[in-house]
Amino acid sequence: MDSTPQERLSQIAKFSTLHPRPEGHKFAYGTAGFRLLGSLLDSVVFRVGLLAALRSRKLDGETIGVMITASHNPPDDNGVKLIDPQGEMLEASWETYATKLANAETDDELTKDYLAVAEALKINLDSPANVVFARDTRASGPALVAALKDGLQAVAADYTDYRILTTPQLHYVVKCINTATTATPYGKPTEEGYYEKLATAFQIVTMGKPKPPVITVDAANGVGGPKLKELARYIGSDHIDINVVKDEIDAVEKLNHQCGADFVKTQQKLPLGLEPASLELYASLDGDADRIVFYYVDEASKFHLLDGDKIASLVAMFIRDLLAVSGVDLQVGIVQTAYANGSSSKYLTDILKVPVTVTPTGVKHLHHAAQLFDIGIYFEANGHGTVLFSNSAMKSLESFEAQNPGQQDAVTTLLSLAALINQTVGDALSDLLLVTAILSHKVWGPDEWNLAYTDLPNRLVRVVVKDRMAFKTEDAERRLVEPKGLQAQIDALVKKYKSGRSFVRASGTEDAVRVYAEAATRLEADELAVKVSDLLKVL
Ligand SMILES: CC(=O)N[C@H]1[C@@H](OP(=O)(O)O)O[C@H](CO)[C@@H](O)[C@@H]1O
Ligand SMILES: [Mg+2]
Repeated sequence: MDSTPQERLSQIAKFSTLHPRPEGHKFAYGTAGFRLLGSLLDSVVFRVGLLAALRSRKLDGETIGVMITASHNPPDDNGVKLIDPQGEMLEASWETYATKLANAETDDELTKDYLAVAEALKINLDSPANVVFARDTRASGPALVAALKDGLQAVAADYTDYRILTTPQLHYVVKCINTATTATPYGKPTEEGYYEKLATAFQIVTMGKPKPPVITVDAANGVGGPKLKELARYIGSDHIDINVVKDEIDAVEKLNHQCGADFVKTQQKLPLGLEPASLELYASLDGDADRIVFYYVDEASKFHLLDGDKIASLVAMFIRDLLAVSGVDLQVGIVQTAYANGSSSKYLTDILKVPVTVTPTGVKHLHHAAQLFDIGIYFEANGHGTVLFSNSAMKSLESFEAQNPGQQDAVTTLLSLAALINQTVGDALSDLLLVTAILSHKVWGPDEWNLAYTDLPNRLVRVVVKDRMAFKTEDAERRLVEPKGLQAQIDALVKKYKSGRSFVRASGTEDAVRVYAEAATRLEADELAVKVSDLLKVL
């Protein structure tokens, strides 16, 4: 580089004046990165560019990902989050730096804060920085990409624009790039590489098995629609029949509108306008295709949701059985949050006899807890999740000497599952293939899958309070420590209901608290939710 450090710093201020910080807004890097109205994000995304370069420089030039998306939020929102080198979420300690840079009041303050981070972390600003990025289909995306590029140029980072991808596809690409020259490369760092890897793995997992049930997928009018169609093309219609609906990505106002995984899970009903055939399999993705829920209607037209808990249970059963057949000694574990339906936790513990860990809400907590098992399965009830095979589990499987064809088959299936499942983050497309592959093995339709256990009726309520920060929890968010006395009141209510359970916690993504309640009947679950919510009104 032939510019002086001083010149380079003035570059930041020069570019930053093109991306002024809107007045009166406090930005915070939370569970889902920065997420708010797309029209307010320009300066934030520019500054994320600076931070991504710092992060890459700190990690000896490893490639960092930046995803521009607001997932299941309304069309006018947008968001941005960073992806660490192994395709994981940004390391938590860096969230503070992200927040700091985003809130710098002036261009000079921004430069100062940027230098302060570099100095505190001993980052050599002359070293290489590599960043890749992509966006979802939102209208505000292209302008935010331009802001990001300015940020990267301001600090001379090398970058590659992957254009429109699902969030999990970008996580995949990041991991591929950073493992390319290692002993265990993750795959080809391209969109095609992603399709090829998943399609091949799916064909191997389902080899010799009947075709899975036909599936109709509501793509929430988001990025998942075209990507799923492409994936289905790679797999071939000899192997799977996927019918994609709600895939109008150009009708930007329809994104997540009365459809998609979040709508179906929270409303516990079908996407608007979908007319389901009885006992056929349906699924809904969210706006960036990292979540999926399944569902069907029975002969009496009753709607049945097969959510993240049902997915985790199906996968746990399948992997546990394969391990038993193979004779490979590996420990499977499940990670859930407090939102997991009580019946699912009981089924996993009492019937499948697999250990269940409960963590606070937010994928990063689940992901880290799942890494502690040989094979860790984690799903949030809302349908975000994946399965992690540890390095040592992979080695055990790869080196296992099967004694008979049955064992060999089971080991081959387990190894192909590890390729089929996105190991970086919950991935709706990969999870869809995983579930359908298992149904193909079992020769099951959705109703057989649903038989494992019956969900306890439950209700999730959002309550706006004066100060959500006053709500402090313990025991993986299942109990309130503050406001003092409230937990005792909740306990007293819960005791009155058969199979009752309820908890209250502050949302990490919205300015509200959430009340969850479940009980033996629909009426009781609703009543418990209302009564617990009423306790908050007097605060
Ligand atoms: C009850 C619920 O679904 N909460 C969601 C929601 O978090 P809150 O902290 O509850 O706002 O958004 C998170 C990020 O998408 C997701 O991880 C989590 O599961
Ligand atoms: Mg999402």
